[in-house]
Parts: sequence; structure tokens; C-alpha cells
Amino acid sequence: AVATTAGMRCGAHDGEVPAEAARHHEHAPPGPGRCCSAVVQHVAAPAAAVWSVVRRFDQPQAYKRFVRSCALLAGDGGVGTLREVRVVSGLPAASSRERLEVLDDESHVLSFRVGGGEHRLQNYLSVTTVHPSPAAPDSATVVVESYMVDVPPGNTPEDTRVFVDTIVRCNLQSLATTAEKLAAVST
Ligand SMILES: C[C@H](/C=C/[C@]1(O)[C@@]2(C)CO[C@]1(C)CC(=O)C2)CC(=O)O
Repeated sequence: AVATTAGMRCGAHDGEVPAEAARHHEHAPPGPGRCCSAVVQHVAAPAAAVWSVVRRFDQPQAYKRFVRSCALLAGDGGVGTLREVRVVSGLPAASSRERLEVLDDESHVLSFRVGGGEHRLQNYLSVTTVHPSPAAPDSATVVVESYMVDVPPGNTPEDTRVFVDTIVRCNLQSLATTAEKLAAVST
């Protein structure tokens, strides 16, 4: 069964997502001074391969191309783990400290919150879910990533959404490539 992200209160995107995705991404309305959106990515690899990459909170650089390095400050990769991410130059950011809020290996749900660091995305919270594609559950996957974030002073919600959507879309496209290569070598 598929729903559309339009059903997600902050989903700014039309796109078909498995019905069970919606419930993980129906954030409360973001409230004043915040904005939110959702990005959908199709992957030509089994959900298990995609999830094995997404779930490594200690290694975001496995697929996030803006990440230069990642060090764990606390925890062992489970909920509560704190990481320090250093990012590539050219971004309006240098580093961020991020806490793992949800890691569900049954439902394939990961959520993390961005705290301090040298960046402009205050109170960033994202939820990523990984689903077998309704069209081809054994060989294809749908990834849904939604987020909420404060609108930085001097920016509009739309500017902020375009900026964050662009980064999230790059991350998910890279995730697709990474997982497809992984699935290809493990056949
Ligand atoms: C949007 C989010 C990440 C953002 C950043 O990691 C950062 C927290 C520091 O550098 C960035 C790459 C861009 C930025 O301005 C804020 C996507 C993700 O990693 O899941």
C-alpha cells in the first residue's frame, strides 16, 4: 500500500511512500520559526543492504559526501550515542555534534538530533525510514527522510527548506549508489 508524502503534515513533496512510512514522519506542525520537509529516494537494492548502511551512526561518511570525519564522543552506536561530525569546506558549517535518538532494527527507523557545533541548523531533527519497495519488495527499497529545523535568523523557511532538501537529497542519492554497489558485490 502506498500513501503520498502529501499526507505528512510537513511533507512538501509529492511522492509515493509505503503507507507505514507516513506514521514515522507525521511530525507535529513545526511551529513558528521552524520549517520541515521530507525527501523520498528509491534504491535498486534490498532494504537490508540499505539499512546496513543507514544504521551505522558512527560512520555517516560511508554515504554522506559532505562529511570529512566522524568521531564518537559517547556511546557505542546505540541510542544516546553522541558523534562529532566534521564537514568538508565550502559549506556554511564546519562541525556538528549529533545525538542518536532512535535506532530500530526491526522497523528500520533511525532518528538523530543536531546539537552544538559550528553550523546554522539549530535544533535539527531528522527521521529516516527504510522500506521494501511495494513494487519489488525483495530487490528495491524506498527511503524516506523527514526533518524539522529552526529557520536561521535572516533566512526564510523556503530558503532553509531548499538548502536542507538539497543536502538530504545528495545524501540519499549517495546512499542509493553505495547500497546498490554493496548489493551487487554481495550477490
Ligand atoms: C542537513 C543535514 C546535515 C547538515 C550538516 O551536517 C550540518 C549539521 C553541518 O554540515 C552540514 C553538512 C550542513 C550544515 O549546514 C549543517 C543532513 C544530514 O547530514 O543528515
